[in-house]
Amino acid sequence: MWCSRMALRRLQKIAVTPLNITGGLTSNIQREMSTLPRVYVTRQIPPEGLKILRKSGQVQFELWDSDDIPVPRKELLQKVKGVDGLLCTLTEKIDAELLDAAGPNLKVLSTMSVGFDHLSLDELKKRGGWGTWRTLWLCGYELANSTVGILGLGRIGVAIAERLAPFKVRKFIYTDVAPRPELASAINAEYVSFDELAKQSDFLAVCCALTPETKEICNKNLFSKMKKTSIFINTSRGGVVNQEDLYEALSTGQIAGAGLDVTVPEPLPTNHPLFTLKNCVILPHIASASYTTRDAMSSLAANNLLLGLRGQPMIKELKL
Ligand SMILES: O=C(O)[C@H](O)CO
Repeated sequence: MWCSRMALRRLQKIAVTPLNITGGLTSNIQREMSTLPRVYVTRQIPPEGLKILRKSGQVQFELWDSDDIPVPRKELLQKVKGVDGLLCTLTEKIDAELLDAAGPNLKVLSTMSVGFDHLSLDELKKRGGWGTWRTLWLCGYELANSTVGILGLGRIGVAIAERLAPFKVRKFIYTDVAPRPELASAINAEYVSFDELAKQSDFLAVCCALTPETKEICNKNLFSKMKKTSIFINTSRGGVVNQEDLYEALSTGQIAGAGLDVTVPEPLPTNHPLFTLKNCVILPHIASASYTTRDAMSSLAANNLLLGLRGQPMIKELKL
């Protein structure tokens, strides 16, 4: 197999291969299928390749279901519209017209041939790099004038609010089992009900501990009350979120986006549906990953151990 890779703006990879490939589509979850990258296969390629695509669960694909007659150009130009990947053979001319027809979603081109004379390399290269600056490219929502909601107000929630305040947040709101005026006054946060938190928050940060009471507390009930423009942030524990409901909310546009530092399980398998979403950013549980913080955590744990052994009260002791 001979592969070449190029870092392109949209067309990110090109593979040239003398191996056989064929296409199809398999998934038992219709909902997931619709968000999987779309691939067009230009020929009824031999079964091994199709099997690989089917089994991968990574793509949904359509193919020109014949090996005797190559796909007519007109049909090809239609079929490539909006695809994320194209698997072609040496009979398809991959030129400017075809790349334009495919449009900006196209990221990967794989040809079932060792030769690449049917690929217009100049046209492929032209689509490299970042491309032009666009007016709405990578735009997000501003913290300025926003309402930030905190689910579970403790030291972490307060620390988050203190860091966000300079970005000119208009209002902090929070909910918890009961009002926590001493903490709330430090950040001028208003106590609201769970439903109001969902309704009013432009950014909703989950900062509660995972307990039997908070398990999957962030579910379709919460997401359905949030604004379409809201961002959901979880830095607490993955278990406080029903991830299927979150996927649904994100993929249907019920909420605008999510930033997750924690998931169930950790690490989240790379083929998890949440990874297919453009509006979900997932980190590997690194919210506390600074040398200073980890040193402080380590010192606190060591000091607590020694205090406990001496029979003295521990700092931040968890009351059982
Ligand atoms: O529980 C903690 O201390 C954090 O999740 C680690 O970052």
